[in-house]
Order: sequence, then C-alpha cells, then structure tokens
Amino acid sequence: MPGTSPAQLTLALYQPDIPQNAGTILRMCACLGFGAAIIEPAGFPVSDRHFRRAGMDYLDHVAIARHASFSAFDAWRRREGARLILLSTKASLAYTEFRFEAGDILLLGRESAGAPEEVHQTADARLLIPLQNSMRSLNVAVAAAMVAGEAARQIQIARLADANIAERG
Ligand SMILES: C[S@@+](CC[C@H](N)C(=O)[O-])C[C@H]1O[C@@H](n2cnc3c(N)ncnc32)[C@H](O)[C@@H]1O
Repeated sequence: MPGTSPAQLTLALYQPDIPQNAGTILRMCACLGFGAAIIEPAGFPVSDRHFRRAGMDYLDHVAIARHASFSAFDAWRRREGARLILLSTKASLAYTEFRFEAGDILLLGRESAGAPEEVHQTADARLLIPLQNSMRSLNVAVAAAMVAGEAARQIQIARLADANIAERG
C-alpha cells in the first residue's frame, strides 16, 4: 500500500488493459509474497469478471497499491527508496545481466503500447528479455514471471551469502 515499505520485490503494472493478465500477475504476487501495484488508469475495474476469474481467491491475499498516476506512483517509490526497474522490448540490457536487490520494483508496460518515454526516462534500469529475431514481445504475465523469478533467485542467494558470513563471524 502507498506509505508502507515495499516487499522484497514488488511488481507494478503500468495502466494494464487486459484483466486476465493482471489477474494472473497478481495471483503470482500472492503466491510468492511479492508486493503489487497498479498505476491507473487501468482498462478495467477490479470487479471485472475476467480479472477476478484469473486472480481467483488469491486476490484476497495480496495488498494491491493503486496509484492515481505515474507521478503519484513515482513519488511513493522514491520516498521508499526503491529502485524502478522497467521491463521493455526497447531495452538493450538483458535481465540476466542485471544485479537485482531486495526492495526493487519491477514495472511492466501496457499490453497495447508498453510504457511511455517519461517512464523510460525515470526508470533506474531498463531490462530486455532477448527474443528470437522477428519475435515482437512476450505476454506481459510471462515476462513478469521470468524476470521476477530471476530477481527472487538473486535476492535469495544474496540473503544466504549474508547469513553465511554472519554465521562465520
Ligand atoms: C505485450 S508487451 C508490450 C508490447 C508493446 N507493443 C511494446 O513493444 O512495448 C507488454 C509488456 O510486457 C513486457 N515484455 C514483453 N516482452 C518483453 C521482452 N522481450 N523484454 C522485456 N519486457 C517484455 C514489457 O513490460 C511490455 O511493456
């Protein structure tokens, strides 16, 4: 929620327009303990039956922070000191080459149009999932799962390394 600290990892959706995808991503957030944010305007209400069907009862287990605009969202995440990591088909850095940190926010663009230039300029990093030549993009929920999985893996490894160092004194 706005005003609370980000989870180890937060997934943010920029003006999502396909309710089934948003429901799928939020279900993943519930299952894996990620924070979730929606930057309005979304192309559907939270009562949308496709959204509810994709998210099922898992939606009751995730706190969805709804931000009225990108600037409101960005002000919140700056207050929290969280990095903004944009996933984009226009990026050049492969997500596997990036060092994720606890507290990072992974931002997904709109299904129809990605994210606008203002968002690209604001992001601390822009990451690409490299695709085969001539393939345009992945489904947003698939892209979210791939990069969140890698980020969670890295954060867990870093946590284990810190614990080992502390144990050895
Ligand atoms: C269907 S894609 C958007 C397609 C849009 N025409 C574009 O080129 O930005 C929806 C979102 O999924 C994510 N995405 C999909 N494929 C990706 C890729 N290969 N690398 C990084 N992000 C990707 C991005 O966040 C993107 O904004």
